[in-house]
Amino acid sequence: MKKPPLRRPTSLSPEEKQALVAGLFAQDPSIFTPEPEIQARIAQRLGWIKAVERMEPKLPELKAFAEEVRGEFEEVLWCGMGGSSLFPLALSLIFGPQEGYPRFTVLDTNDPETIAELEAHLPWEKTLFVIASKSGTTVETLAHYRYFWKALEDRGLSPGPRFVALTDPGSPLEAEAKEKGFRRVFHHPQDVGGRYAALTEVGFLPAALMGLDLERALGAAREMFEASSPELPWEYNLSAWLAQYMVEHFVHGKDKLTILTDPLLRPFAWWLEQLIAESLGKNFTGIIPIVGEAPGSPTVYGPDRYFVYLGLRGRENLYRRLFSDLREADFELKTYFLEDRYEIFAECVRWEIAVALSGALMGLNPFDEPDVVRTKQKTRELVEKFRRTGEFPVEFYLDEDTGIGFLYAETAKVEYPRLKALIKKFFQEMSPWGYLGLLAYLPPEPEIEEIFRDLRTLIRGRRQCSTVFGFGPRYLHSTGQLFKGGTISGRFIIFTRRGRRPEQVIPGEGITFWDLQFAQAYGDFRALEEAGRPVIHLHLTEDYREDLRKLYQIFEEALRL
Ligand SMILES: O=P(O)(O)OC[C@H]1O[C@](O)(CO)[C@@H](O)[C@@H]1O
Repeated sequence: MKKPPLRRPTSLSPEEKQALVAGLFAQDPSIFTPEPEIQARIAQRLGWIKAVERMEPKLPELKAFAEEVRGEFEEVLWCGMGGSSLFPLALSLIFGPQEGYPRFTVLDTNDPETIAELEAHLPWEKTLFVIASKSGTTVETLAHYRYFWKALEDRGLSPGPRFVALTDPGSPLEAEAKEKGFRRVFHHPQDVGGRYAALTEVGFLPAALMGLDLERALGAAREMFEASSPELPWEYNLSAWLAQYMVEHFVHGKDKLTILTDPLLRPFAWWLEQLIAESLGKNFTGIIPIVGEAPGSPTVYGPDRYFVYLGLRGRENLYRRLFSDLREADFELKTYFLEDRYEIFAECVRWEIAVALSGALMGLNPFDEPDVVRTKQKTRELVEKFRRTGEFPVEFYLDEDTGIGFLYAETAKVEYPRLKALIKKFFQEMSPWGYLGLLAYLPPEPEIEEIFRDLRTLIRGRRQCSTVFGFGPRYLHSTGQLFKGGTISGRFIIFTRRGRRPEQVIPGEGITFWDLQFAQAYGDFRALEEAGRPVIHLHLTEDYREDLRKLYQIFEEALRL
């Protein structure tokens, strides 16, 4: 198989650079690979480049639907994973509730506590459930659909008029939605992959339901397409210029693209993280997006870092001091100031084009996610075993001081299984150019994220390494590809906790949400191990918040020299 070479933008002629952008806009897959088979697959993934032209005529229909349901419902519960949820989540958190429109909540977890809280607070009669899955086969999303469908039936309410699907034409979900009488089925464009779908129905249906100004959003996207057009010289092309920034640093061994944001824009970076990690983290190489770390002084950053800041006009002073310190310490930093929040629609365009061009330059296919399947396979096997035997084939060592269970892979071996010794050794072997991933199968709440942010700051400060964080199973549909398929410099700690809720049975599956969550966590542990990544699994008690505080102390001690 012919592997496309890595090309430096600065070594390409102006004509070659123009041809690259023109090829992308003409949906020509040969800019990515000489292999006809891969070209054929990529040709099915380039529809997003026409997003604005395609979306424009559809806006009236989306608005009419939003008008139809807004009086009837108080809440929209959007169920989806990865590309089917991260942009809706960013929109809902960045714009917040709009007067006269239903509350908008995104569910992209199978965490038992989160599900129980939702159940306790949902206005059942007045909730519209949107089941969003391009493939129509994603296990968490189907579990949500089946669970809430039954929950409505149990309450004597008719589910059909309260359910909407967003899925590829002809998907298994579409067939079921039609058979069961969903209120409506919206189509995901077949030739657009999930992480490039922000400017399709995946972004505009939630925007309509939230009551956002769709023309303004589309207008912002249109302007960025124009500012990225093949007619412009490469140097003045806003998206190509970003691709050059990413690829040139990568060539120089700087593979940690550190994304800092105004706190008001933070959720947008979660979408960006998936776009970069799933597109450019494969074939044992790639660009590693570092998202959600607390900004630090230049001394905590290694030479493998470079930076992008996404800010808002009018708030330029927020990190001004930090920026001048970083630049003085010779770190590269690009700042983008959005005129207003609607410009995140423009940023989607800039980054989608920049990432696609980066893939073409780096000789990677930015539209597949070949390593995601590893965990899915292992999860399936574990669930099947659990169904047969009623238990998971795993035994944790117990740390008697804390009650925390722990496991380590062959790739992170210690001689004596003691928690403190394990953590110490794990950190000792951490190189400054590597990165540490903390992967938490816990409720995706800001407070928990904050606890992990403190842990990241501690580890980064002591080891000068980069840190990433992800809530499970969200990260499996985002950065999970990079962790298993990208550079081998990552080390990982997976966190689960006791707390099975026997009443939360997923209809037709014979397992609870906790079982599914645990199978995914342990499945990923095995998949990371198989991919040769050092990984530890910590199984916390039900009082996991307290355990995390104890772990801070243990980490702190382990990190002392
Ligand atoms: O929209 P779907 O088909 O449910 O997929 C959700 C997500 O799962 C992934 O395929 C990874 O498992 C992502 O690439 C995708 O965005």
